[in-house]
Amino acid sequence: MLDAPLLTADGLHLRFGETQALNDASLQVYAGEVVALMGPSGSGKSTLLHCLAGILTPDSGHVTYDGRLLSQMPDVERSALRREEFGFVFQFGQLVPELTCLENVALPLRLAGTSRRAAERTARDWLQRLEVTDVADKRPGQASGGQGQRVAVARALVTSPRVVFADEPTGALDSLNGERVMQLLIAAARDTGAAVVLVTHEARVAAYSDREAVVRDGRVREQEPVR
Ligand SMILES: Nc1ncnc2c1ncn2[C@@H]1O[C@H](COP(=O)(O)OP(=O)(O)OP(=O)(O)O)[C@@H](O)[C@H]1O
Repeated sequence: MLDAPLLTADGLHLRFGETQALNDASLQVYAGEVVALMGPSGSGKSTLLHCLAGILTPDSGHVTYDGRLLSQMPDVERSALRREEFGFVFQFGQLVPELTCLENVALPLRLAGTSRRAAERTARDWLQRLEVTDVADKRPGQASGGQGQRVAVARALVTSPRVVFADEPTGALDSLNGERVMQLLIAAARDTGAAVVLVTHEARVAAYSDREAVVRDGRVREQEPVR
């Protein structure tokens, strides 16, 4: 029998003004699995991802992480959870432009209280793993799009999170760079045992997942069975 899911969305509703972005959306994510959220533009994929990550709070319904209700957690606790147990990769890297790539990757560890020296050592290992040590001392603006996304993947995984949320992580890359970023992201997640919630339009990117869930009109309409 399967263990309980690590992360669950249960009957989420969320409205932005007149737009019903989520309309009874439910999803289960199991430890270590890669789930791709597919579906048309505007169907609610990113909104669902943001609710699962505790960035947005649904109007109704529940998100449960490791047996705890996200909506009932005090803000401080939810922020700590995001920092310590979740990693994020967005479409446009969202690295801190004033810091070097190495400092960007070290930042989550520094925020968790790791010394600068230890954090930068671990960050360098991650840059090596993502094959971007050559940009370690450059600022993100001096790196290519593909290099920047690899740095963003390193930053997302440096704290060994249990869940990585990736919203169109290859959306701004050409197909060759996109493939490589996906291979490296998935390999790193497999190695560390992180689950991945991946939003993508591209079947080629979704093919890296264990399971696809299709979001339409704010609801998860089809969900492949857990393997
Ligand atoms: N902050 C916001 N304010 C107002 N409306 C929003 C906001 N965020 C999302 N929406 C609306 O909610 C709906 C769902 O948006 P969402 O970004 O979740 O869709 P999506 O499936 O991720 O789309 P895409 O594939 O184009 O990124 C859309 O109609 C969108 O315009």
